[in-house]
Amino acid sequence: MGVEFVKGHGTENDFVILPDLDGTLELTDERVRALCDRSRGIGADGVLRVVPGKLLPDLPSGVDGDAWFMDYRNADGSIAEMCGNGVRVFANYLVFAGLAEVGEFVVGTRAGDRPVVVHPDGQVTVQMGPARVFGESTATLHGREFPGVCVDVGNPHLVCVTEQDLAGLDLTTPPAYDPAVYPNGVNVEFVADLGPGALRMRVHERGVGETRSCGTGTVAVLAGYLHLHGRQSGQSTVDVPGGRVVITVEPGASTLTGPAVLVASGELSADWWAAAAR
Ligand SMILES: N[C@@H](CCC[C@H](N)C(=O)O)C(=O)O
Repeated sequence: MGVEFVKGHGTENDFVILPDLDGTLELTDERVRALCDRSRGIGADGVLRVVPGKLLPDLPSGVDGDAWFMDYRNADGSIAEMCGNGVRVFANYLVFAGLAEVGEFVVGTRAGDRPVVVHPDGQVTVQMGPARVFGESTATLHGREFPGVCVDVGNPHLVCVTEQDLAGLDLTTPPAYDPAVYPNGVNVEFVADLGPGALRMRVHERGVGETRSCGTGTVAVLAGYLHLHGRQSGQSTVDVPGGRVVITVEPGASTLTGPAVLVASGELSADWWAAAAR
């Protein structure tokens, strides 16, 4: 018997979704790396395992055990606390699979419960929780320093607003950062101000590399941008290489609205799955 999968993306940040309704799937780091490999696997920026919260041995405290839990992994096999594009795709999958209905429900994540609304047109709004600014730091890219704002959206971000043409940045190598500020690594966003209520970003993601979008990153970007302007609340579109999302930030809360697309479904061969464990 093979292993069922669905492939999806949110503004072209792409994921392999693995339904694990009885919590028995052995999702090793090696299998995550093989699945995400664009030559020998399906190809993706990350994996979303769909598991009932109550079946997770290490369910974070305060997370609803009766909700579906998004067990998110980066393409390199590492675990991250949260994935904003992933939650939208996960929510759409739950509706597609008949595990939830269009409208409002909760998704469990390592960063806490995330209420979502799946709209009839396939757009999804996620309550992303607080976007907490916790200081300022610097990213260094090919010898050039970019001052940035440190933002926690459940996972860590360094938001660098710059005058530099974003298209000219080479993000094939990871930006350097201060490990004393980010002992567990960081997602680094480079941001252009497009005028009132409009931002653009490119991102280098921890555990992945450059991706075409990062949902938590777009929330961090607006929180960091507002901080630099002495504000705590605002709304903005954020354009990413893979599309556009709409963000709101206020003290203690934020939302992310954007598309979520399911592309294909199928079955991994049992032989491939067995070999991928090694
Ligand atoms: N692409 C995601 C973020 C995924 C996790 C990130 N790479 C990390 O390690 O924190 C998003 O859409 O938020």
